[in-house]
Amino acid sequence: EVYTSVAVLEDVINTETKIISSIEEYIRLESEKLDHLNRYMKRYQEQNNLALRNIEDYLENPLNIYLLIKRLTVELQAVEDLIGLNNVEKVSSNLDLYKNRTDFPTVQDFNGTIRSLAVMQDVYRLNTSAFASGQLGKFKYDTELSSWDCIQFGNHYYEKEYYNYSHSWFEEGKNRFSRKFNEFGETNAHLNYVQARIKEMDEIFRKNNSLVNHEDRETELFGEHCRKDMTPPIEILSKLKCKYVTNNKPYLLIAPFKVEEISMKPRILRFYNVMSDSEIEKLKELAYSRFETAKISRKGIDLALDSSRLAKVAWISKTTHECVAKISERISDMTGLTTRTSEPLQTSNYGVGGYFKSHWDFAHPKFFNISTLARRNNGNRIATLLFYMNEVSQGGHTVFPLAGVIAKPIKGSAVVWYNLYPSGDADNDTRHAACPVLTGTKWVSNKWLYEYGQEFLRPCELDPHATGYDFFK
Ligand SMILES: O=C(O)CCC(=O)C(=O)O
Ligand SMILES: [Fe+2]
Repeated sequence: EVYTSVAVLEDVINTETKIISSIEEYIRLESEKLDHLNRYMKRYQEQNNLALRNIEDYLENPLNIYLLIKRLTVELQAVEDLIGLNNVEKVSSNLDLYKNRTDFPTVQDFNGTIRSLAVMQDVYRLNTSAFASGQLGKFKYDTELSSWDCIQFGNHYYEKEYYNYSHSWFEEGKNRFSRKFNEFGETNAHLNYVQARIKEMDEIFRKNNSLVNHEDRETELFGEHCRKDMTPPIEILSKLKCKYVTNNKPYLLIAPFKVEEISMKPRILRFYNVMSDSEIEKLKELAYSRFETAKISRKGIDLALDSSRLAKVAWISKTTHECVAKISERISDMTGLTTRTSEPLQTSNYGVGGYFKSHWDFAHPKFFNISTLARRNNGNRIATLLFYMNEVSQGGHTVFPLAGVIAKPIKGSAVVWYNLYPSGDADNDTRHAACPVLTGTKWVSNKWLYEYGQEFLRPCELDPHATGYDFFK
C-alpha cells in the first residue's frame, strides 16, 4: 500500500502525469477517428439527398450507380474498419503498465486514506465543515471536498458506529450537494440516500436520548495528549535541567552533547544535533529503496501491529553505509551502552495522517514469554533512541500518556529513555504513541539497544526500581 508513506506518494504523482498523457493520447486518437467518420457521413448524406430528390433521374447516370455501389461496399468497409479501430486496447495496455507498478494506489489505499483521515479528525477534533473546506489546524488550504467525498466519510463513520461524526458528514454532503460541490454526475438518488441516513441516525439519537459516540479507547487515550499544548506545567519545567555532556570521552570535550531533560519519571532526555542534515538525507535515500522488503523482514519483538501503525519502515544495518556505522558509534557515546547487541537502525516515514498508537517498545512480560524471547534475541529492548529527521508542520508529536510527557519533533535531535529498570523489570510509564501527522510529513529513526552486553556498562542496583542511574554520569 502507498498511503502509509508520504515519501512513496511523491513517485505516484509522476505516474499520474504519465497516466494523464495516456488519456490525452486516447482522446486525440478518438477525436481523429470521429473527425474522419464525420467527413464520411457528410459525403454519404450529400449523395443520398441527391438521390432522394429524384431517384429515377439519379439512377439514369451510370456513374451514380457506380458511386452508390462503391459507397456501400468498399467505402462502407472502410467506415466499419474505422469504427472498429480499437484505441481503447492500446491505451488500456498502457494504463495497465502503470497500474501494475507496486507503488500504484489501490482501492484499499483509498479506503485506508479515509480511515486515517478519520483517525486524524477524531484525535484533533476537527470540525467537519471546516475539514471539508480545507481547514487543517491553523492552515487553510483551498482544497474542498465534494458532496460525494463527504458521503464516503459519512459511510466510514457509519460502519464504525461513530454516529455523530457520520451524521455531520452526511449533513455536510447534503449542504455541498445543494451548493453544487458535487461531481461524478451525482443525482438526486445520492441526496435521497444521504437524507435517509440522516433520518435513520436521528432516530438512533432519539432512541438513545443522546448522541452516541463509540470512541476507540486507545485513540482516546493518546488523543487527549496530542491535542495538548506541549509546554509542561511550570512546577515540572522548573525541575528540568539541561547540560553539556562529554561522558568522559576526550573528543567530546571539544563538541559535547547538548542534553535536556524532558521528563524525570520516567527519565527522558533529548540530545540536540546528533544527526546531521547530510546523514538525514542519506538515511532517507537508503530507507526509500528498502521500504518494500522491510515489511517482510519485520519479525521478532517488533510490537508494531499493522492496524495501529501507519508508516513505512526500513531496517538499515551498520554495514550498509558508513554514516549508519557512525551513528551507531555516536549512540554508544551518547548512552555509554554498547550497540553490539542492538537491532539495525529503523527509519520510518509516516503516511497520510500517520500515527502509531500507544505501545511499549519492549516485549512486555504481560504478553510475551520473556525467557524464550531472551534466549532467542539479546534479551529485551533496554533503551530507545528516537531520532527526529524533520520538523512536522503540524502534529506528529511523540506522547507518553502515562507520564504526561509530550516531545515535539525537532530535526537532528534524539529523545532517549530506558525501557527497563536496572533490575530488568519493565518501566510501564514508558508507554508512548506517535500522534497523527496533521500537515506535512514525518521522518524518524529508531535505535533499540538490548540488555545483553550492558551488564558492566549498566550494572544492577540493589533497589530493583532504582532510577538513579543516568545516561550522563
Ligand atoms: O514516531 C514517533 O514519534 C514514535 C515512534 C515509535 O514509538 C516507535 O517507532 O516505536
Ligand atoms: Fe515506540
